[in-house]
Amino acid sequence: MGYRVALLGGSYDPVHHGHVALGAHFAQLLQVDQLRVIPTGLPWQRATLKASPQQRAEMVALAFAGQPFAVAVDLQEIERGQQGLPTYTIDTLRQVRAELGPSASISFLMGADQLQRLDTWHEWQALFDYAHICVAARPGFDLDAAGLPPAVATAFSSRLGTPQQIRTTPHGLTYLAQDFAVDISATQIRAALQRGDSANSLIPPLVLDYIEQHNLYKS
Ligand SMILES: Nc1ncnc2c1ncn2[C@@H]1O[C@H](COP(=O)(O)OP(=O)(O)OP(=O)(O)O)[C@@H](O)[C@H]1O
Ligand SMILES: O=C(O)c1ccc[n+]([C@@H]2O[C@H](COP(=O)([O-])O)[C@@H](O)[C@H]2O)c1
Repeated sequence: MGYRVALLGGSYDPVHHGHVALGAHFAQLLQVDQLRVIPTGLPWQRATLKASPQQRAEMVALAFAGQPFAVAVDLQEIERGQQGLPTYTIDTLRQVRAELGPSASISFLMGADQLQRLDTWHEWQALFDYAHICVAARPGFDLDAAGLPPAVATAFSSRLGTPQQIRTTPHGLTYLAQDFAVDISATQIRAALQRGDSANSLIPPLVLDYIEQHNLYKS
């Protein structure tokens, strides 16, 4: 059996229970050898982030510590950002594919909000040449025919695979975890912390400590 990796890219401003649940869900479903969490460097579709790249990477490491599967924090997008290069997932997939070789099973994970916008991603149709795309449902983001751009709906539905097929092939399939329902967002957490409200139930305790120690998200 070849090497299996799941990639979980995100801005993580800050990382929260939804991210950990998403990574854990697919790590278990796909029985991965490694979950690789990849904080964005210069996410070109977003306004400025509040925490620095280093802080976001440190929070991610704290959030995923102690999971019952192997986790690595991959800094390649932050490093490209330091060279002024925007964060394109296709670049990341090309780099991971070059590293792991043609037979590794590589799955890129995302929530339903990003699937709805997949056709805006840089070279989005080429993503399937390097990875499987595994999506988790998310409250508030409908994935029925009306919720997806037609080109994304076609690409996604024509490639549907089973977890077993995804585990044993290198790339090109899709999967939807329909039963996933975690109603947490980083936007909601930033707003709560700015108001001075508690975000205790939304963030891993070590991340909450980090946010307090570094005085983040107060303004
Ligand atoms: N509650 C959730 N359920 C499913 N997927 C999620 C959830 N939260 C985040 N994700 C997914 O995790 C990845 C990284 O998300 P990101 O860091 O942007 O968090 P976010 O909560 O969406 O942030 P923001 O509110 O700032 O947009 C994305 O693919 C996103 O769809
Ligand atoms: O490649 C792109 O053009 C692209 C456009 C938007 C988002 N992404 C990736 O999608 C992941 C989630 O992004 P976000 O903004 O929800 O944190 C993260 O890894 C981003 O780099 C990628």
